[in-house]
Amino acid sequence: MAAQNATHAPDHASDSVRDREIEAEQTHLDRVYRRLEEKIHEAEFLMDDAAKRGQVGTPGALAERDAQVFQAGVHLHRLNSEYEDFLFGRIDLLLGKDGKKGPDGAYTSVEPADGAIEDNRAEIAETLHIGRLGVLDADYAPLVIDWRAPAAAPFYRATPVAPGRVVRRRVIRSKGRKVLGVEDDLMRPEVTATLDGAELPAIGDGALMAALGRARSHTMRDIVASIQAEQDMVIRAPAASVTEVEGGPGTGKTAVALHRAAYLLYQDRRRYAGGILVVSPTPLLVAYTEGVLPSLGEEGQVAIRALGSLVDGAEATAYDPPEVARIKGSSRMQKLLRKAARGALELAAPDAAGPAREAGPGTGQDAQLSLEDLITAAGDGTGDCTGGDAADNGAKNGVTNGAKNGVTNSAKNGGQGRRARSGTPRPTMPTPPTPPTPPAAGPPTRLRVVAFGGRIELDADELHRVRQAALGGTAPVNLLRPRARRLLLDALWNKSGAGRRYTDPELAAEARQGFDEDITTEPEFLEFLDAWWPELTPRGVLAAMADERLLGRWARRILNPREVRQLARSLRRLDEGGTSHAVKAMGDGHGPLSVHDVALLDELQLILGAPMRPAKPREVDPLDQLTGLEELSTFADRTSAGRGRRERLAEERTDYAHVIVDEAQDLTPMQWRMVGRRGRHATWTVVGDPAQSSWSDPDEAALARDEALGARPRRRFTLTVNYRNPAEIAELAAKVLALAMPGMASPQAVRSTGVEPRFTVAALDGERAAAADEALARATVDEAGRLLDEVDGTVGVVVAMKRREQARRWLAGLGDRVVALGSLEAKGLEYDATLVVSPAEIADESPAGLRVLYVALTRATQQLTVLSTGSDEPDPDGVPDLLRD
Ligand SMILES: Nc1ncnc2c1ncn2[C@@H]1O[C@H](COP(=O)(O)OP(=O)(O)OP(=O)(O)O)[C@@H](O)[C@H]1O
Repeated sequence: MAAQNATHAPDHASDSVRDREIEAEQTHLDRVYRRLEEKIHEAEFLMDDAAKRGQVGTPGALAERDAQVFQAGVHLHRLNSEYEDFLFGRIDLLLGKDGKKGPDGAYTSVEPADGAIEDNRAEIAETLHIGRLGVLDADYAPLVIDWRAPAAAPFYRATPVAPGRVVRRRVIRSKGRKVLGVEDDLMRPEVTATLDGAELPAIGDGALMAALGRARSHTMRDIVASIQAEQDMVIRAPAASVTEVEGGPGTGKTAVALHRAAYLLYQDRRRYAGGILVVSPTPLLVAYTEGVLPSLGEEGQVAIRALGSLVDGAEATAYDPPEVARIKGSSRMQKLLRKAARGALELAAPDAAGPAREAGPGTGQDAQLSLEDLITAAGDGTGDCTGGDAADNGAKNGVTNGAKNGVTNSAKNGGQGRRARSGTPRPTMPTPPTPPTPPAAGPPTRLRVVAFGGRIELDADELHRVRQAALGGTAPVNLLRPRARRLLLDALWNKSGAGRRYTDPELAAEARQGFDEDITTEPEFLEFLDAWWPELTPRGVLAAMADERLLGRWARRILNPREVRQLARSLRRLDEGGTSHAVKAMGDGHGPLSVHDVALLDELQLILGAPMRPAKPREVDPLDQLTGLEELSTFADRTSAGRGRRERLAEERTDYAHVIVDEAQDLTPMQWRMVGRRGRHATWTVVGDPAQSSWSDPDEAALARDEALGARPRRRFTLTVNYRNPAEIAELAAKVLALAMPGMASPQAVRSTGVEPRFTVAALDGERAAAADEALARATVDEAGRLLDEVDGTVGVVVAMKRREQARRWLAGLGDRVVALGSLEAKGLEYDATLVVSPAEIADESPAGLRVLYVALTRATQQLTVLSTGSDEPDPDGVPDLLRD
C-alpha cells in the first residue's frame, strides 16, 4: 500500500505555493496539448503531401491515413472538452544507479545512485508525468508516460518503506485543458529535495483519500491516479496462465481486474486481438463498470457481459428461487440435459405444424402424446411416412422392378425421372397423390418405402432401435442425423433382403448404392427424416423439460421427485402460452429465461451441436489500423460509437484470448462450464471473495472451476485493504462475516468517517402482514429520503429478493439517485449510502443467506442504515439479532 503509508504534508504549503505548483503543471499540460496539435498537423501535412504527389501508396493505405487525420481531429476536439484528467500524475525521481533510458525515454533504474542522497539532501534528477496515453516531444523525450508503461510503475509501487528513486508522487486533477489541483505524497519525508535549486513542496492531503472521499455516481470510475502497490502487482502480473485474486469487499478486485485488461492490451495488443471477455454476475454490475475501460483508452476488444447474457440471444434478468437455482446450477444437470436432449428427439419437430410435415403423409399424432404414447400408437396407420395406397400405386405403376436380374428400367418406364444406371436395381419411393394431412406433432412412427417392387416398412420398434443405435456415444445429437440416416438405410436394405440376392459383392455394392440414392432423393424420405430426427434447439429441449412426467423419466437417479417438480415448474416459464405439454413446448420455448437457464442453454448447445453456419469474417480492430495516433481516442468517442461494435464483437466470439471473471465465488458449476468454454485457449484473471458467495455448495463449484481453468499454472494474490467502507461500517459487517465464515479475516478499512451505522425499526411483532408491509414501506421511504439528504451521490436500498418489485414501487417517487435492489443484485455495486432492509429476511432466503447479507452490508462508502422488522428481533436500540455482539 503506497498512499496509505505515505507521508503527505498536512497542507502546510501556503496558497501561493499551491498556486505556483498548479501553474507549473498548467504549463506542462499546455505543452502536451501543443504537441498533440503538432502531431495532427503532421498527419494533415502527410495527407496533403500524398494528395499532391498523386497516388502514393495503395488506395487502402491512403484511405487509412485520411481516416487517421479525421479521427485525430475529432479526438483532439473531444480531448479539449471531455477528458477530465488526461494527465493525472507525476513522479519526481532521484538519479538512478545506471544512466540507461528505456524506449519511453525515461531512466530505467529502479534504485537510486549511490550518493544521490547526502545528509538527507538530494537533487531531483528526473520528473515524469503520467497520463492515460504516452506523448513524446519532437526530440522523443517523454512529455507524458502511459500509465501502463514500465516507467510509470514507480508511480504506483513506491512506498515510504520501499521508495526506490521516488521522492514525491503527485496526483494532478484537471478538466479539459485546465489544471484544477494537485495532491502530493512524499515517499522520503526525511529528505529535503530540490528541483532546479528550489525546494520541492508537498501539497494536499494525499491522493487516495481525495479519491475515496468523492461522491459516487451510478458508474464506476477508474482508479488510475491512485492505484495502490498491492493492486499494481496484480494489474501488471505476467499474462501467462491464470491470475487468481482474492480479497474482501471493497478491496478493488473489480477495479483491478478492469485495469488489468487495459494493461494486457497495452502490453500485447496483437495477442489480445482475440478479445478479452469480462464476465460479470449481473447486468447492473455490467452497467456500473462498463465505462471504466473506455476511460482507460480501451474498449474495442473487451466485451463485458453478464452471466445471463453470455449466450447470444439470451438476455436473462430473472432469478430463480434459491432451491431451483441450486438444482439448475448443479453439475448433475450435465447428465440430465444429455438425457433430455436424446429424449426430446422423440417429441415433435420444432416446425411440426410446418409444410414439411404436411407434405409427408400420415405423420399425424396426437399433439399431447409423449414418447410412450407415440410408440404404442404405432401401427394404427397414422404414423406412416408414405401412405400405403400410394405405395401400392407406385409399385403397380411399375416404377420399380428391382428384379432378380438386377436391371432397373425405371427411367424407361418413366419412373419419376430418376437417373437410370444400368446394372443397378432401382428401388423407388412413389410420389403419391396425398391429401394434405392436418398439422400435427409427434415423430412419425412408421417408415414405408417401395423398392424392388415391394413395400419395405420399418415399424415403431424398429425405428426405435435404429434411433438408439444412432444415439450411441456422446456425439452432438443434431450432428448425428447423417448417421441416423445411414442406419435407416441399412435397416431398410436389410429388411428388403436384397443383399442376399447378390453373390457378387461388386454387384451388391452397386445395387446398394442405387438403393440409397433413390431413397434419399425422395422428398418423402427427407420429410420423414426431418420429422423423425428434427434439428433440436436448446430452448426447445429446455421447454420440453417443463413436462414433469417426461422430466421425471429423464431425471431418474439424478434428481429426486421434489427436485423434478420444482425444476419442471420453473421451466414452464419458457412456454409463453402457458400450455405446458411437452410437445407444444418443443416448438416454443421462447418465454423469459432465468439467469441460471442460460448456462443450461449453453450446455445444450454443446450437447445438440450447432448447425453449420458460414464463418463470418472477423472485424478489423480500428486500433490496429491507427498507427501513431491511436492513443488519441476519448471516452465519448469510445462509448457511443463503441457500444454497437462491442456488442457485435461479443456476438461473434465464443472463444477469447483472455477471460476475466468477476465475483468468481458466485459461479455455479454449470456457469463455470459455460464460461470455461469461452476461454479454452485463453489466459485468465479470476477475482472473487469466498465470503461473499451466494452459491450453497462451494466444493462443487471449486471442482467445476478447476475443470474450467484446467491444468494451467496459477498465480495467486490477496488484496487486504478495504477502500470502500469506512471502518465504522466494516466493523458492523465483520459481525456477520464471523457468523457466515467463522475465522475468516476482514480486510482492513483504509479510513474512518466517525459516522456510526444507524438502526431503525419498522414493524413490531404481532402486526397483521398487510399493516406490517405498509409500516415497512413507510419506514423505507422515510429513511431513504433521509439518506438522500445526507449524501450528495447515490443511495442503494437492499431488500430480500422477494421484496424487490415491492421496494421499487415504494421508492419510485424519490428520483434516480436512489435504487432498490434485491440482495443478489447488490453484488459488486456501491453507493454513498445504503439502507439494508430486514437482515433476517435476507439471511433466511437461502442457505448462503448470511454471506448475501454480508454483501449487502458492505456496499456503502459513507453511511449505512439497517432497518429491522419484527422478524429481525431488534433490541431496544433497534439493533437486530444478527448484528449484535
Ligand atoms: N487504489 C484505489 N484508489 C481509489 N479508489 C479505489 C482504489 N481501489 C479501490 N478503490 C475504490 O474502492 C471501491 C471498491 O472497489 P471494487 O468495487 O473494485 O472492490 P471489490 O473488491 O470488487 O469489491 P466487492 O468484492 O465488494 O465487489 C471502488 O469505488 C473503487 O473505485
